Amino acid sequence: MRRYLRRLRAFIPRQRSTSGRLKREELPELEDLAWYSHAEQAENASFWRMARRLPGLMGQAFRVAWAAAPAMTVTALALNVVAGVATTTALLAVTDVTMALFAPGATWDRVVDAGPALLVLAVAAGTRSGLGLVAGWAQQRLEPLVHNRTEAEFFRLTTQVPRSAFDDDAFADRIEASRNRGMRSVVMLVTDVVDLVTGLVTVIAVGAALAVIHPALLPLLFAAALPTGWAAVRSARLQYVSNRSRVSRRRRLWMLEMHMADRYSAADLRLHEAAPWLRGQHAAMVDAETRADFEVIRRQTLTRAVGQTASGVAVAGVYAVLLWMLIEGVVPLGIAAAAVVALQQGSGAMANLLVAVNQTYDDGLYVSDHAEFLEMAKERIADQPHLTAPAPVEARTAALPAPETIEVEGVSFRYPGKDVDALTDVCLTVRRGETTALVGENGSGKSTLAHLLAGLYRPTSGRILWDGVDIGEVDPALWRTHISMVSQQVMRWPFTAEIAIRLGRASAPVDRDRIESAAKAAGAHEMITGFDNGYRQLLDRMFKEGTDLSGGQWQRLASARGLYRDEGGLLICDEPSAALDAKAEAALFATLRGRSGRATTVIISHRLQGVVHADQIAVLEEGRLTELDGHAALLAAGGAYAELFELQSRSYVAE
Ligand SMILES: Nc1ncnc2c1ncn2[C@@H]1O[C@H](COP(=O)(O)OP(=O)(O)OP(=O)(O)O)[C@@H](O)[C@H]1O
Repeated sequence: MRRYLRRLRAFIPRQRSTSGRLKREELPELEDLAWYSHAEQAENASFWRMARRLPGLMGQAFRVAWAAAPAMTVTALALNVVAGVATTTALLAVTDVTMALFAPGATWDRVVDAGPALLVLAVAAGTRSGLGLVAGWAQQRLEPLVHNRTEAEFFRLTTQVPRSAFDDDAFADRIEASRNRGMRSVVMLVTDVVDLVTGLVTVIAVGAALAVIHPALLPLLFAAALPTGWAAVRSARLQYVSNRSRVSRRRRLWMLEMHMADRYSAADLRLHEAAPWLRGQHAAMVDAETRADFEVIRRQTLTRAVGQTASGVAVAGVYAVLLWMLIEGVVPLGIAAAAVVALQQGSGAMANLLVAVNQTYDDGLYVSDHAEFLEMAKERIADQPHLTAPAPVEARTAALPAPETIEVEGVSFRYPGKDVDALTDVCLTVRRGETTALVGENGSGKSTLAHLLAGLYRPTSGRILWDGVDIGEVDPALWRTHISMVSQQVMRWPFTAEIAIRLGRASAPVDRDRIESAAKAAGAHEMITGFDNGYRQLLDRMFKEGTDLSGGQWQRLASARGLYRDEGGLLICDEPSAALDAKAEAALFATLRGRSGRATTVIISHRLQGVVHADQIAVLEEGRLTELDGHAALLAAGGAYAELFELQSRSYVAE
């Protein structure tokens, strides 16, 4: 029996049990977030707090809409206001019609009496519909225009923030919140505000008509619409708070989903049988999401139930009061009939207005997320020393020449959120015409130093000086042109081979001869001319006639891109030959050696044979520079470099 049970258990999919076990230990994002600042304020927002925020939000929406399309903004708003006037006219005409129809006398006479008012009613109703149509047209055209503007600003900032912003999870959450809903909400806010103005105009119009019919009807209008409005406001509030607390988890979920349906992870996922684990993680995440959804639905349903009950009672009360007024002779039958029409239209308009108020406030909250992202991004852009620290005037305004010497002066660096330094007090001088090699074990800080030299990060302390000028204090636009980098993480641009190389200096005019010579120098030319479409070959299997490359082929293309950019300044190559075959590696190193005496080269390599010709070799250990000299001197010194070199040499000798 026990054996049977064991067999049976083996048939039950493992994933189910592992996903349960993995839940807490693997995925911190399972917990809802509490970092957001205005969640509680959102959940408990009173109507008056919302009302107080409305003018600000309306102003904000108006500014955004105006900037995107002033003519459409004015058209949408003005036509809605005029349509409101037509509404009042139509309602007052209804009163005249009913008064005439319910008056004593012969039927034909009463119909004839109602004729002029009926004509006014028809013209006013027609005008209102026509204006509404044109206003809707303007409003709909406004939406894509606002969206395009908002999106352009978003990507301007995401591409301008310093590289370090992407190492900060709080910034990643803000980007996600903004992209996921915040940006859309900017567009929606504009629509909401137009709806709000329309709703307000309609309510004022109906209110004016009601006040003319009988002033006592006005409070009845409010009483009937308020409970539903309250429920709508609270429901949206609950949804917002829930959404905000789930931003990180959704980011994680999206990442898992991408890896389960992506061609780059497809092979690894199968080879390592990683799919059950990923699906387990995904299931646990989805589980948490569904639980959060259910909780919101429960609370929203309760809220709506309370609102609808109260609204039903209020509407019954309104009609009871109207009936009482009729019985007591406070209003004649004709007025009462007009009041019923006006009240029905009025409560519809009130409900629309409250929904618009709520939508405006609600989208306003998501817009705050977007505003938080904008603020954070702008702060990070502004918080760069070249924008804040005083620098020599000539250094700030004129482009720097290619440096003769680059001094790394007591540089330490710590990644955001880390509690240890990746680099500690590194001092190094790189001279024009020389090759400097950075070597050391994995994680010793070589790439970090390369990124600092390339100006992608700024030192936590210490300075990097170009001929005595601290480049941290100079606008990167004035010196980045002298830097070219072949990164360890090869960027697989999914464009044509030519564009993939050209992107090394995207803003310069295309120089086909230069593209070809860069490809030749990187050992990529023959490979490219061998493609069906040569330099015009699309490097993306996801599109028609696209192809993919091998790891080494991508690396050749990356080197070609770096060499295309290079203009004899500083070229940094981070493991440029890791995936290359012997022939391509030899060609690349010959190219790099050819720079000797004229340009500055920094090369990171684990293959020490490739760096023996370097003018100086810097050895990094746990973020510290421990040895610095030429190959022969370092070998003679018998330190860490000598040990590593011996080890590598021995492992290449046949036993
Ligand atoms: N973006 C990052 N955020 C946080 N820590 C990082 C980041 N990049 C690197 N590190 C850490 O900084 C340290 C130095 O990493 P670095 O990439 O500079 O090493 P390396 O010497 O280039 O290693 P390798 O030989 O493996 O390429 C490591 O401990 C690494 O975990």
